[in-house]
Parts: sequence; C-alpha cells; structure tokens
Amino acid sequence: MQLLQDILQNVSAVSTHGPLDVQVQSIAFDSRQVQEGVLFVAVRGVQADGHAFIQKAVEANAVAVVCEELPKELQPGITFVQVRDSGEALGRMASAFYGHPSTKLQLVGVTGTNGKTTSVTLLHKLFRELGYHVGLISTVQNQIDEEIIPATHTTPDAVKLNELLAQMVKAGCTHCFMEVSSHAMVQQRVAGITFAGGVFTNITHDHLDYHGSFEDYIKAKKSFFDMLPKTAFALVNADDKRGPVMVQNTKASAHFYALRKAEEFKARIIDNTIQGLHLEVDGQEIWCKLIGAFNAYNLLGAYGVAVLLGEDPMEALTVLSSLNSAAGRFDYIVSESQITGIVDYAHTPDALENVLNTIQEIRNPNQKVITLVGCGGNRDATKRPIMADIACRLSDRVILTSDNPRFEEPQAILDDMQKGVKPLDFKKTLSVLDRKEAIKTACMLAEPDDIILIAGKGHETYQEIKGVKYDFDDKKVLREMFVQLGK
Ligand SMILES: CC(=O)N[C@H]1[C@@H](OP(=O)(O)OP(=O)(O)OC[C@H]2O[C@@H](n3ccc(=O)[nH]c3=O)[C@H](O)[C@@H]2O)O[C@H](CO)[C@@H](O)[C@@H]1O[C@H](C)C(=O)N[C@@H](C)C(=O)N[C@H](CCC(=O)O)C(=O)O
Ligand SMILES: Nc1ncnc2c1ncn2[C@@H]1O[C@H](COP(=O)(O)OP(=O)(O)OP(=O)(O)O)[C@@H](O)[C@H]1O
Repeated sequence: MQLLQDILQNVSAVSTHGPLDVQVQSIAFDSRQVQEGVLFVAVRGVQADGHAFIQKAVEANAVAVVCEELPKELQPGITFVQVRDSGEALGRMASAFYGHPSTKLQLVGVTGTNGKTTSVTLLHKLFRELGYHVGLISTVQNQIDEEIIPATHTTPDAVKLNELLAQMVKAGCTHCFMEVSSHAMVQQRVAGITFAGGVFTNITHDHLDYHGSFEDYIKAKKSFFDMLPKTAFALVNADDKRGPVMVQNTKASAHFYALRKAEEFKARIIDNTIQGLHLEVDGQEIWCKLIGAFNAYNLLGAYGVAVLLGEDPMEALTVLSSLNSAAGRFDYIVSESQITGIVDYAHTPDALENVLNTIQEIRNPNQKVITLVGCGGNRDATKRPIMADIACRLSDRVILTSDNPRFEEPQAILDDMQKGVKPLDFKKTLSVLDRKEAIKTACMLAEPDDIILIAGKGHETYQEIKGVKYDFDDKKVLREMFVQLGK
C-alpha cells in the first residue's frame, strides 16, 4: 500500500482533481482487474483504448484514475490525474510503487531480433556460477536464482516487471538479466526502469506486422539505447550493419564486440563441430559446448557484459566455456540409429538460415538434412514464403507443417509458405498439416546418421490452435517417434 502522491513522485501531471493523500493498494491498467483501492491507468492499446474503460474502473471502486484525457464527468470521491503519456506514467508509477527495484540491482537488458534468450540465459548461468544471487527475465521463463516463475511475455508489462524486480531484490539478488523486446519498447513496459547496461545482438526482418516498417522496428530497438543513463554501458554487435546506429545518441558509454571486425571484445572461430565451438576470445583459446557460429556472438556478448560489470575476464571465460545453451535452442537428441534430431526455436528467416547454415557446416557429406518448418498465424505473413525457400535451399528434404496457427486457417498458412517453394524443389517438399504426423514423417524419411531439424517452437510445450493451447512438445514427440519407429 502506498500514498498516491508518493507513487506520482516522478510523474509530471497536466492536472490533478481530488486528494493525493489517498492509499493505493495496487496499480491496474485493465479495468477487469480493478477493485476497491486500485489505481486504474487508462492506456491506449493496439485493439482498444483504456480510456473507454474508465467508467468500468469507477464502477469497480477504483480509488484513482490516471489518464491522458479526462472523462466529461469527474466522479466525486475518486482522484483523477491527467498526464501527457499514460504508458510512460504507468512505468514510472509502477517503479515508485515497488520502491524503484531496478535501482537496487545491476540490471542488464538485451535487445535484438535473435539471441536475446540465449544471451540472458548464459548470463544468468554465468553469474550464478560466479556466486551471485541472480534474476532472469526471458521468453522461456523468469527465474530468481533456481526458482522458476512462468513467463507470459518476453518482457513483462510495467506492473509485473517491477513486481518481479522487487521480488528479486527481496530475495537478495544483486544482478538481473532481462530480454527487452521491441514490443516492450513501443508499449513503454520499461519506462522508469534504471538499467546498468544494454546489449544489442542484431536486427533482421521480423515483427513487421506490429511495427509496420523495418525503419520503425529499428527505431523501437534504438529507443532502448536512447533511454540508458550516463552510468550505463551500451554493448553493441559491431558486425551488424545497424550496430553503430543503436548507440548514436545514447548517454551510456558505448562498447563494441565483433567476430569480423577488430573491436574491444573480439573472437575468432577456430572450429565449429557438433561437439561444440573452438574459439579464440580476446587472445584466449576456449572449447565450449555451444554449437553454431551465432553462438560465438552470444558467448562473446555475455563475456563483454561480465567484463563491463567488473568480473575477472579469465574466470568469466572459463565458466562460459562450460555452459550449455538454453532449452529449445539447438537442443538435440541422438537416436539408436544415430539420427540427430535438433529442436530449435528458429522462427524468423534469419534464425532459420543461421541454424541450417550451422547444420551444413557441421554435417558430413553423407548425412541428409530433413527440415520440418511452419509459420505462426496472426503474425508477419511476409516471412512465410521466405522461410519455405530457405528450408528448401539448405535441406535435402523439407516438410512444411503447422506452427501455432492461432486464429488463422492452418492450411492458408501452408499455402502462403508453398508460394516460396521453387519448381525445382517441389520434389523434395511435402506438406503435412498435423505437426505430430509431420514429425513422424520426418523420422520415417530419415536414415541412420541423417539430421532432422524441427524448427520454430523450441522450448514451447503447447500448440495454439483457434485460441486453445494443446499440449505439444517437439522434443518429446521426436523422442517418442524414434522409439515407435524403431529408429
Ligand atoms: C500486440 C501486443 O503486444 N499487445 C499487448 C498489449 O495489449 P493491447 O495493446 O492489445 O491491449 P488492448 O486489448 O488494445 O487494450 C488496451 C488497453 O485497454 C485495457 N482494457 C481492455 C479491455 C477491457 O475490458 N478493459 C481494459 O481496461 C487493456 O488492459 C489495455 O491497457 O498490452 C498488453 C499488456 O501489456 C499485452 O499483454 C499485450 O500482449 C499481447 C498478449 C501479445 O501477445 N504480445 C506479444 C506480441 C508481445 O508483446 N511479444 C513480445 C515479444 C516479441 C518477440 O520478440 O517475439 C513480448 O515482449 O512478449
Ligand atoms: N546471435 C544470434 N544471431 C543470429 N541468430 C541467432 C543468434 N542467437 C540465436 N540465434 C538463432 O535464433 C534462435 C532464437 O534464439 P533466442 O531464443 O536466443 O533469440 P531471441 O532473441 O530470444 O528470440 P525470441 O524473442 O524470438 O525468443 C536460435 O534458436 C538460433 O537459431
């Protein structure tokens, strides 16, 4: 419980109506969660405008309302606060309500199209091994040390985020590593948060359904670096064309890492096999369990963060070299007959191309590559034919199937993907709508030593069809099929 006036300490109000010394029990931006004593914040969303629900919040006995536009009638007994930007105000109020937890941690945010989950997971494991109490906020799960807290978003909303950070502070965490999505930046989920550092991994074609254009997507990512304070570091992948743009106006101190260019943090791939990566990092040779050139970037970024946070470089490298990747990220099992089944979350053209290039690099010429891929419904449709084409270009056999069709017709998504299959590739491509059947087909087609890639869903344990989440785990189904088919 907090006084409204204390919650408003960092918010510049346009006007206030009613007492500010009222007790607020919690903050909600969804009228359906309002009850007596709750402060309701009206936020403009994608589908609806929270201002339309002020009346509902009032009827549910909200103690106060924060909004950009005041309703025509102000009910007596309820305090109304008008602000210029209620999304930003929500972030600042949530931070104040929970006692500004982000200022009590070394909080590092990672943004980029790919590599966020892997990077924050590596950092969480690294700092745990270094002996710290550490928080993790990621797409797969949130964590306080080893305690798992399920995640609903890559970056939680401002209220949940501050609540989670406060829990971490209470549990004695000194560090937290979190993913910062471009959606979160546009929706100001991290407004009012103090970061000790920010990392940019890369940016490629994704989420254009939400951002509208690539330029706007870049702007969303860049806005994260614009908000970093002078005390923070901004660590950027210099091999990405947009890397330098990210830190153009940042107040934070800019640092760079790269494999191709000579930068402050640099690495070189000596060898890349199914057993892992052999690297030279800042002049030190290491062998690590992570597979694929892209993981050299993730490892180097994590190493850079550790050094910038004051850790001993050698110690950090030694620990990093012993770590496995995150669940569903190049996660593999080998069957009795030596078929390698790889489950990977790659659901963007770039990520799929990366995984397949990696497989091509590490396979021997006799191993066939069978790729199973689908695309999500109600998300960027332009990537569907592109992903089918990438799968065909880099595999011997391709099975197009369903991912999470959500509210779209699964067959319509497959039809979009098929448009990317070139006539020469028709023979190697099959469409199997049912994902379980598709995995079975991949196993049937595989001969000893072949490689199956199951792309798109990684760690997910469900398949979302017409609003219903059905239990589905790629790795589990794959294992079952290997056994069932005696492979
Ligand atoms: C497209 C999108 O990002 N939507 C997010 C957004 O919801 P919205 O803007 O659609 O909300 P809305 O339905 O238009 O409602 C507007 C406002 O009216 C309020 N309202 C609405 C109805 C009502 O009866 N009463 C009421 O008060 C709502 O609470 C909201 O404040 O704000 C909500 C609260 O923060 C989010 O939960 C919601 O995430 C949806 C569920 C989602 O799926 N988001 C995904 C796309 C997302 O954010 N993904 C990124 C990762 C992307 C990636 O890298 O892969 C993430 O960070 O997770
Ligand atoms: N640094 C990287 N560069 C390019 N591709 C990468 C990189 N790291 C991981 N990938 C690929 O992207 C996939 C997703 O990785 P990861 O989950 O770490 O990214 P993410 O940014 O968290 O994506 P999402 O928000 O969609 O979960 C991996 O399985 C891998 O195929």
